[in-house]
Amino acid sequence: MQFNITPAQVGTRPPVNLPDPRFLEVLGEEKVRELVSKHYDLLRQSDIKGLFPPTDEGFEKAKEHSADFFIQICGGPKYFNEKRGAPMMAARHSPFKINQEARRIWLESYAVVLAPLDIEDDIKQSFWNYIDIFSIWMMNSNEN
Ligand code: HEM
Repeated sequence: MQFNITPAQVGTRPPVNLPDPRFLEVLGEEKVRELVSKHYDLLRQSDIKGLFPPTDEGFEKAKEHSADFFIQICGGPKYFNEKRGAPMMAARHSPFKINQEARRIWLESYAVVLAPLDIEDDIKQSFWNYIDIFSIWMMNSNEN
């Protein structure tokens, strides 16, 4: 299992492969929500905590929306579209300054929560590959 971070320039949008739908099938929605929750809890303690909602209530909503998205993208119910509309992920991230460092912290926090998951490596790898590449789309700043 390789949690490699693909080097990339800000402003590029390499083609993305969606995660293997078995990611959701084997974990189930609740485990995906737990995973996202743990990821956000790490972000909240990280050097990019300032990007995320400061209140507990806002933070819980952020977890919910993010999990809705990942469940949907893995072939589950369209929770995100129903509650938030079309994903337009890069546009939704544009109000936040996301540089190379922010991407690295965001991904490394995912590596921490994915590592102990007891699922087949190729399924886990497909999820990682998806966030590794799609996170490039969210970068929007060359400033430090
Ligand atoms: C490159 C590193 C990334 C950073 C620093 C980042 C940061 C953020 C921030 C600050 C927000 C707004 C607060 C919140 O709702 O949590 C957000 C929202 C969100 N992000 Fe990211 N993000 C990154 C990558 C990604 C990726 C790769 C995905 C999807 C694969 C993603 C999915 C989402 C979703 C679904 C939302 C909620 C949007 C909404 O409900 O309007 N993010 N992200």
